[in-house]
Amino acid sequence: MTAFTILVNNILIYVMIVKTIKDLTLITLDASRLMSGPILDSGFLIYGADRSQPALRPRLWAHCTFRSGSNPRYLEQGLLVTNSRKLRAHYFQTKQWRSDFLALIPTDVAYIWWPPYECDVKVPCPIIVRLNRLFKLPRLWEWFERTETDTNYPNVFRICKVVLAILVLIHWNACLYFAISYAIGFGIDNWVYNLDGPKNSTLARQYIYSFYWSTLTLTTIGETPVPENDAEYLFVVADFLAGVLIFATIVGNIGSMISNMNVARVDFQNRMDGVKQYMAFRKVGRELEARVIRWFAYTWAESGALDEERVLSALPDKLKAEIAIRVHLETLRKVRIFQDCEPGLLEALVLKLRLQVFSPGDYICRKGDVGKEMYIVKRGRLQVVADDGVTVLATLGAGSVFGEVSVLDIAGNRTGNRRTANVRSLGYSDLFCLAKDDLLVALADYPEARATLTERGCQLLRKDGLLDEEVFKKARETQDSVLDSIKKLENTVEILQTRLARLLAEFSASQAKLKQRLTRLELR
Ligand SMILES: Nc1ncnc2c1ncn2[C@@H]1O[C@@H]2COP(=O)(O)O[C@H]2[C@H]1O
Repeated sequence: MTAFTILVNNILIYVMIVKTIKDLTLITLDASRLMSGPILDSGFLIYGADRSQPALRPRLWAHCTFRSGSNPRYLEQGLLVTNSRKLRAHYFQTKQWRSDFLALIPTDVAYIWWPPYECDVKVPCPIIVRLNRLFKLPRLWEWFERTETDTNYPNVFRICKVVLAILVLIHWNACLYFAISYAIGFGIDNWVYNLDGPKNSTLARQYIYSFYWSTLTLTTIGETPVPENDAEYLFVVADFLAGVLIFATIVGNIGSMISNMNVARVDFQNRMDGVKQYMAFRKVGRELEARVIRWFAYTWAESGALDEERVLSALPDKLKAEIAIRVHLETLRKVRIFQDCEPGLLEALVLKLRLQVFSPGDYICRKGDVGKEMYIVKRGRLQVVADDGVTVLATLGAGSVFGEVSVLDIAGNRTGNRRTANVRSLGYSDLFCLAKDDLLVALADYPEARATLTERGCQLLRKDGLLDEEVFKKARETQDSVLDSIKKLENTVEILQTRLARLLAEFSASQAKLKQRLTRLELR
């Protein structure tokens, strides 16, 4: 019955090893720990399967504490509870404590009356008393689920889980093979395990051969000794069928996990292939094709995705803004107009920014085009060039802003809402694009930022003589006078409110007096 011992012991060892990956602490089996919420305590008694060992001399007596998370806790009305008393009360309200308790009953004590060495003379083997440890299995699944959610490498974890499952199945099957060999009789025929010979009788050889046999059978490689009696045939047929099913499932699972690992790359490649096919079909020319392919290569190398917005689309706006701020903050900090602005504006803007990549020589905007968006340079170098396409008016780098003049509706701008210059990308450049409407909506609540941007636009227009100073002055005066009027009105409203409050107070006081006088008159 050595096989039974190995089987039961190893199921437990398996549970132990998997959980140990997360958190393993050797402790004594004390009741207080047992009650401490989601903490799991397990006592594992691993006895020597070797019959030469004294019966009750455990090779290892390990009490292991496993935690489902690094800290035992639960949520109460959305708040994390870490108080041990509350945790204990909560734990006893769940059903889990019963199975944990059953798993912890020290059934090993039964070995005092039913020693494990009787395994070779008794069926079932005494080791069966420790089967209650299997009540821990739901906790193991729980741990798997939590780790899968928590880990940053879910696919690696899933693959490890599947590999572990394969190993355990092969191991159980090996134990069954050994047990069947025992039942039929070791060495009776060629199929069963043969204990004869000094090499075959060692525990290691028994296990390794059984594991080898089980691997060959379950992977349907075969090449194991041919069965010789009905029971052996039936067992092997069942094994082959199970092997086919198990491996079909495993291959399917691993295949989908591996393809999931590369899902972003596959999506990118599919889209790139689509564009390539389209370009070839439409005969756009080799030079343009090469540029498009270089653009794809650059985009993949720099961001690892074509559409960052789609990746984050599942998140709520607030979280998206936080991620976007974390990712783009460095660039936004370099932008002078955003340096002193309120965090609210940054948040409002950062959500509206769309990243665009331009290739060397691309024109981002051309003079005379209608301005529909402004740009912030995240990375790369750009040139503001005159009409001739050669004269460089300015070179822009990371943190520069351009394209604001035509979108800000600056009064007195002689070009109206048209671009005042050409802007060209020198190499590859990553630009944040901000649509006119989004910018105006965001700036409506932040007049200071708007004033800074307008001032910058005015300076550029003045430099090129494109600002009608008279109109600008008038507009500003009108704006100032409107602002003044608003302020005056606000003051007047405030004064009126104070007077009204005072009048109301006086009115209620005189009313009270009147009531008192009336009461007095009535009493007379
Ligand atoms: N001389 C210059 N120096 C720096 N930037 C400029 C200059 N002229 C124009 N620009 C920028 O180029 C942009 C072209 O589009 P806009 O006119 O909307 O806004 C313009 C400015 O932001």
